[in-house]
Amino acid sequence: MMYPIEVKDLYYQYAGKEENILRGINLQIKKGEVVGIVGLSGNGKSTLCYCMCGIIPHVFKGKLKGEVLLFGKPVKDMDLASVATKVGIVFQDPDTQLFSPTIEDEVAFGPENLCLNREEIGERISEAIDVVGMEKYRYSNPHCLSGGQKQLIALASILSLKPEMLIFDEVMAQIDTEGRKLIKEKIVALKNAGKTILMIEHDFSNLDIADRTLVLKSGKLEVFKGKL
Ligand SMILES: Nc1ncnc2c1ncn2[C@@H]1O[C@H](COP(=O)(O)OP(=O)(O)OP(=O)(O)O)[C@@H](O)[C@H]1O
Repeated sequence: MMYPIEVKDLYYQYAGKEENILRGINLQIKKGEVVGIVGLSGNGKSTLCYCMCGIIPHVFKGKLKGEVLLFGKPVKDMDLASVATKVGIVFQDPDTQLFSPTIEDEVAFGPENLCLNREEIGERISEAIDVVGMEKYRYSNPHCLSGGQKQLIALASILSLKPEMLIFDEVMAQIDTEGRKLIKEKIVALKNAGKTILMIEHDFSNLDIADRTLVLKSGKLEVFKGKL
């Protein structure tokens, strides 16, 4: 079976560090599945995300063993631009992801870099803004929005690349209850639209929408039994 994402016996050690942060990670996520990963701070959750979206090994040059496959293809053999069309990642702090003067420009950035034609870019912008329910703000400055709304725009800017798989790396950490509710609704809608989703969370109460939850502990993944 070809998985959207498959991690095989993955080890990673940052350059200049003594220890492996990841120590034999194995994971297979099926199409349309929502998988949650919890773990205490510093346990390597973000490091695992970096391996899945190619930042490791393409940007961080530590010691990597094992592999991550996206639809059967090793991430290490793909360039970052093609990884980005397969897996999109939304990070914890929306302020580090938003840099354009309007929401429309923000969402256009990805497809413009793919050198798509104007018509296709226009369609992708409208669709992505529509999916996150932010049409009203299309011409607004992202920095005028609430934390939850900023995360929705960060999500729209990823959706416009049309990735089949989405990773949310602690996206609820800096937003209020109302914002979390909104983001969760959008994640469920994306699942129902057939997307494969990985949610990394500090706080497992945010993972009530996951089909299954794993815990990252001492560099390995285990089934989560309700306690960290
Ligand atoms: N670029 C880097 N270079 C060296 N060490 C790093 C780097 N990034 C992270 N680390 C180290 O790797 C370990 C795991 O960090 P990581 O950010 O993956 O954990 P995390 O579980 O995502 O934590 P948090 O919940 O706080 O985000 C930490 O000890 C951290 O200091």
